[in-house]
Amino acid sequence: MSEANMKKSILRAYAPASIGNVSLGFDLLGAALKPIDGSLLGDEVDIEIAEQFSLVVTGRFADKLPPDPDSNIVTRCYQHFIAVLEQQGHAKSAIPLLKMTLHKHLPIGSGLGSSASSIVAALHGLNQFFAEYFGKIPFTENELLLIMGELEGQISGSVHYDNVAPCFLGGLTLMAEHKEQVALQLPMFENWYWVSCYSGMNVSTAAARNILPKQVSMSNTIQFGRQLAVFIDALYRKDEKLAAAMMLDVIAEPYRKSLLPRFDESRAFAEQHGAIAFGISGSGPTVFAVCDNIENAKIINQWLTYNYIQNDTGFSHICQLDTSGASISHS
Ligand SMILES: Nc1ncnc2c1ncn2[C@@H]1O[C@H](COP(=O)(O)OP(=O)(O)OP(=O)(O)O)[C@@H](O)[C@H]1O
Ligand SMILES: N[C@@H](CCO)C(=O)O
Repeated sequence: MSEANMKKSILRAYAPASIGNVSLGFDLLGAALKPIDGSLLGDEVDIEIAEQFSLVVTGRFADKLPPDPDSNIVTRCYQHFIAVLEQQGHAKSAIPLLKMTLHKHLPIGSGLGSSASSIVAALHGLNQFFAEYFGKIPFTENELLLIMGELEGQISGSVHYDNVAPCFLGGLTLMAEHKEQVALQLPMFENWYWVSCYSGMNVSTAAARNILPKQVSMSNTIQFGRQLAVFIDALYRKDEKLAAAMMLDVIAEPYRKSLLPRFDESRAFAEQHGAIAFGISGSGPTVFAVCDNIENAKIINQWLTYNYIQNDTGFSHICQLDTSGASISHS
């Protein structure tokens, strides 16, 4: 696109909410979400050329973020991205200044990968913007994922890719954490519905990591390894029953559920009403129930809406996996 045309247009990047861990894969599995009613469940970042850098934050959860733009992870994404462009040999004077607008749709500390959604929308948007501006994509998908993990690490206190990878790539992802292949996309059952309910409370990821023991017992280590291996095999063999039976969390849920009022009751209701799996999304408080038919999903969604949500900011959606991941549009 010519510079004159770029000056007139706004690029928008969207990045969906995600479930980290997916119960059985602590820090290693993640899934991107898309509500089946078409509602938006993810952050958006707009990028346009400007006289100077600025970040504007709007949207339902904008006022829950620090007011200082420099504390916003989107500003840090911009600064990091520009620094790497300069290291790659782009002259500072040849890099245009940008106005970025974050539409903060995801609640903070929700377990829906809120910071990951902002990071992915910002970095995917910047990569696409500069690809159009320079006529060459600055970073490959894998290089960009490495940067996303680094930025997520700055926020949560440890580098884990189980939100940024599904959010960026879409679908269900397994972390390989190899420098040339950070994440792998896995097959998924198209008939699975993921009822995802946010209670409205805030759970800090760093705090929810700190309550976990630093050592895991031998029996839990063996169960963790067995479940993950059998689950992946069952996905490839399309064995829904065995895959669902492996979706148990022996690492985090036993400790974290004490932070989540009505967790055991919610799991019991979901299991009695046909859920084939139930767990904490990321570090909570969002919980998810997997159903293999829409009728059960509707019953569980309604119960969670009335019983798990604790205040006006909570919500519940029947989702399927967002197989597209982050996306770009222009206006
Ligand atoms: N754009 C942003 N989106 C979300 N959090 C941000 C953003 N910019 C800065 N932050 C700060 O980062 C921290 C995010 O904390 P935390 O990792 O617990 O939340 P989260 O990413 O929303 O969690 P979750 O993955 O459970 O949704 C908060 O202190 C928040 O103020
Ligand atoms: N795997 C991370 C995800 C945080 O959303 C955790 O459970 O701490």
